[in-house]
Amino acid sequence: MLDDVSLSLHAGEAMLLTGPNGAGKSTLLRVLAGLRRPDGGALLWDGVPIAEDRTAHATRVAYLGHQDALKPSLSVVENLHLFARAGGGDMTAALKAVDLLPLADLPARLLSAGQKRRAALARVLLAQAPLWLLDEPSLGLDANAIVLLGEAIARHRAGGGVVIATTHVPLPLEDVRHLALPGAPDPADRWWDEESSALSPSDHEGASA
Ligand SMILES: Nc1ncnc2c1ncn2[C@@H]1O[C@H](COP(=O)(O)OP(=O)(O)OP(=O)(O)O)[C@@H](O)[C@H]1O
Repeated sequence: MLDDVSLSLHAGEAMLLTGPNGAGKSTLLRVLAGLRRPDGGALLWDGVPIAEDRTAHATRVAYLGHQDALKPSLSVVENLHLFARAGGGDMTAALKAVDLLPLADLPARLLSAGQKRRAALARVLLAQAPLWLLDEPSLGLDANAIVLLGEAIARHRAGGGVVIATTHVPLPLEDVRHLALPGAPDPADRWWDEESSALSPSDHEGASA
C-alpha cells in the first residue's frame, strides 16, 4: 500500500523511485500522471491542483509504462506519428536519439524487445512534455541504449524538463534524487551514493533494489 508519500521537484530535476516489487512505484507514477486518483492528498503543478484541469495535466506528461503499446502492423515511424502531437517534436531526431533510424520503416511486430522499448522512448521524446514519468525505462535495453537513455534524460533536464523514473538498476544520471518506498532493502545494500547521487552501472555490482 502506498501511504504518506511526499515529493516535490523543480525544473531540471530528476528523481528515481526505488523499492521492492509491489512497493507501489508504478502506482505512484500513475498517480503523478493523473491516470489514477489518490485516495487522499493532492498533486500540484506550479502550486495548482491538477484536479482543477486534468486535460492540461495530460499535456504536461509523457508517460512510459511497462507495456510499449506499439501497434504491431504499423511501422516504427507510423507508430510514432500516432502519438506525436500537432506541431510536435522532430521525428528524425527522436529516432536518432534511440538509434532506431535504420529500422524506422520496419513493422513493430518485427522489433526485438529492446528495439520496442527504444521506440516507446522515442515516443516520450516526441511528446515534448515537461514531465517525463518513466516506469523502468531501461527494461530490455542493451548497454548502448542505456547510455542513450541517460543522454536523452540529461538533454531533457538541461531544457528545464523534469524526470521521475522507477528502476531496479542504476541508470547513468547525474545529480539525481532518490525516493526509496517503504520496504526497500537495508540502506547498506543501496547501490546509489547518498553523497554524490551520481550513478554508474559499475556501482551496482552484486546489489539489488
Ligand atoms: N489496479 C490494481 N488493483 C489492485 N491492486 C493493484 C492494482 N495495481 C497494483 N496493485 C497492487 O498495488 C501494489 C503496488 O503495485 P505496483 O505495480 O505499484 O508496484 P511496483 O513497486 O511498481 O512493483 P514492481 O517493482 O514489481 O514493478 C501491489 O501489491 C499490486 O498488487
